[in-house]
Amino acid sequence: MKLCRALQNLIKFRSAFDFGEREVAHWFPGHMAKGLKQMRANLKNVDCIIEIHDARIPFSGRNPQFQESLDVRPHLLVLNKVDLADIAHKQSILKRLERDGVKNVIFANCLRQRDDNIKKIVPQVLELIENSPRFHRSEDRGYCLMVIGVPNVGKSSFINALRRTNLKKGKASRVGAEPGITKAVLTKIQVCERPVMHLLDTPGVLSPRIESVETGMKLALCGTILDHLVGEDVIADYLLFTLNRLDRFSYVEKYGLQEPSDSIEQVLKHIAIKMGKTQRVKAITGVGNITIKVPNYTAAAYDFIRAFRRGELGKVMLD
Ligand SMILES: Nc1nc2c(ncn2[C@@H]2O[C@H](COP(=O)(O)OP(=O)(O)OP(=O)(O)O)[C@@H](O)[C@H]2O)c(=O)[nH]1
Repeated sequence: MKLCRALQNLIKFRSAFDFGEREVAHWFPGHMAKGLKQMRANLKNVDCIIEIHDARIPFSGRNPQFQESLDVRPHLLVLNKVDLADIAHKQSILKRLERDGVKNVIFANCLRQRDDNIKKIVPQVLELIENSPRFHRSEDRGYCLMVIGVPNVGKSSFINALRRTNLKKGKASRVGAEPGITKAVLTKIQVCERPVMHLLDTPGVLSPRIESVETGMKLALCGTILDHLVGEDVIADYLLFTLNRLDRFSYVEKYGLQEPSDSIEQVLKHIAIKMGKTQRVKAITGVGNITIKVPNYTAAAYDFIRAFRRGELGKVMLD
């Protein structure tokens, strides 16, 4: 929903988000730090690295450490969840990535039954391998890929999409709505018959690079950090700030507000009422105890965040 300029001009939105004194160091579970070490140990059979990242944050949170350690292999960046991303400025995104040394980029929607860009993966990977010196591989074996990326960007969904497209096979990888689902030991999964192509699934989980609290917050919005580590209330507030900044006002209609608001409390109150998310609280008054209904702000914040992650509040570009 686009609001007319006159109305927008009347509403004063925050021009900056107050991140307070947040400490991002503990936002990642310890097992993720092991990822890179394990990846390096398995690298000798890998012909190409496929890095999956969220298309809504093409520049934030990608861990450049792997480039130093694994850079020797051809590299393809898949910007996934493109169905949730506003890529109106796709060309400038590609240019900036190229300046950063990322030349091979494909946008994808791994949940779509038939995604034309997923079909391009195998040919592009083959081209990249053909055009680069071969490493420790005998000619008779198939190709081996490694899929890496920060948590919850869709690595498992990508593997399933590749299998669906090239092998007409079903799921091989567990998909989870929470970051950090893929923790098991390394698995080799076939994704193509001609030529024979495998990929190593886990443990390609990189800890994201959080250079600032804002980057951390963007990663949290995209679901790459467990919500409770950051706090649903602050994620919801940052979401509201972001939607207003990007002129994405569909929340107004969805939750029955009269107009856009910069107050997270007010918005969550509407959400709680609209979604029936209220709590009974006992109140002690001068004339005895009474039970009153109050909005459940945490449940409302969850609803707001989930609606955003499902794409119900519009496509966004967070970077
Ligand atoms: N909208 C949308 N959602 C997606 C897409 N790809 C994956 N998802 C969703 O994103 C969530 C995470 O997907 P996974 O495939 O489990 O991600 P992962 O990177 O393997 O996760 P970890 O194992 O935690 O590292 C799931 O809820 C998927 O349904 C996509 O292209 N579009």
